[in-house]
Amino acid sequence: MAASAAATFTIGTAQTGRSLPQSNPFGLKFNSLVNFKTFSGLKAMSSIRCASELANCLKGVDVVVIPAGVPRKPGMTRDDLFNINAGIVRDLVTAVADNCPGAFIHIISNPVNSTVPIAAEILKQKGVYDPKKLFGVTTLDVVRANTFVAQKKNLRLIDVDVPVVGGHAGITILPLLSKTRPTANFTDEEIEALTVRIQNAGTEVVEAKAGAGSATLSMAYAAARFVESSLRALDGDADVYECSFVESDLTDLPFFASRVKIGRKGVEALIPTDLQGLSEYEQKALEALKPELKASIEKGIAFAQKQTVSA
Ligand SMILES: NC(=O)C1=CN([C@@H]2O[C@H](COP(=O)(O)OP(=O)(O)OC[C@H]3O[C@@H](n4cnc5c(N)ncnc54)[C@H](O)[C@@H]3O)[C@@H](O)[C@H]2O)C=CC1
Ligand SMILES: O=C([O-])CC(=O)C(=O)O
Repeated sequence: MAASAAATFTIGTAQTGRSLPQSNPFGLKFNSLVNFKTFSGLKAMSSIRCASELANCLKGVDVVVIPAGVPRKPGMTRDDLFNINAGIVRDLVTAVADNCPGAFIHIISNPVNSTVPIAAEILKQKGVYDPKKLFGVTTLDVVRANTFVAQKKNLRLIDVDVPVVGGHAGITILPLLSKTRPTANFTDEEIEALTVRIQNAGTEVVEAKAGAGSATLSMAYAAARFVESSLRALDGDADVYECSFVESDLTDLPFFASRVKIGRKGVEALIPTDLQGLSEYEQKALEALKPELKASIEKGIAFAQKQTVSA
């Protein structure tokens, strides 16, 4: 890594309050003093039980990943997690604002469509909001889209790239199959079936696990990919592109998932070209997702604006 930046990041789950139900909390801390490819240290923390431990864990961190919270059970929507996870994200982001305000923040906890706006509002209240450094992790949607398309079209998975835009719940997840690389032709039936499967893949896993949680392991893979991309960007790699749910002006919504270029300072550019020349199917789906995504964003903002956060 360039001399200017020591890459330190935490990944895992932070327990922020004594009254919380404790279920196997863990955290990892990596320190790379020179180059993230050669970590100089790895520290595992068995649990973080109080604010001072959380503060110590976050000091000097460049990338914070927040996967904390409850997962869905069959029959639930991601929005059904709002009441519990909104407060968890609020508290963790408050700690990030206090201890490592310049860090990239990766939000995994659902509902991402609301938890990212919550994080933004908390950071604003703390006076440290940098929209370029707040990311909703939607990488798993891309991983799924790539996988299902590769299977369908007998392509090598490593070659396939399908941008997924919008948000991270149901119809707000919009795979842009017309933008698949390498170019692939789909029938109308294939487009419908693939789109619905990608949108419902999280629910598919929740139902298969029958109450034992959601897509924990594939999410870990997706999170690792997004962290690695962030570290490459922090390391000065000028060719880092990922889809992510970020503050955006690509549509009339304040947050929107799209492909973004990530650099040392966070989002360097939103990539508008994926949204140009959409198929009729995609254009309709884009318009259809906007009311739901808007409501989820507004719900998150309203929640955060009701909180009193000490400056
Ligand atoms: N963005 C995405 O693509 C995905 C998001 N998720 C979301 O990630 C979250 C976690 O899912 P899983 O890892 O499958 O669940 P899990 O139950 O395996 O892990 C959740 C962790 O959060 C911790 N936790 C619970 N309450 C906490 C609190 N108050 N403060 C701090 N930590 C707390 C638990 O101790 C546990 O270690 C869920 O909200 C889930 O919906 C899951 C998969 C994909
Ligand atoms: O579906 C869920 O609850 C977890 C999630 O976000 C996903 O797997 O995409």
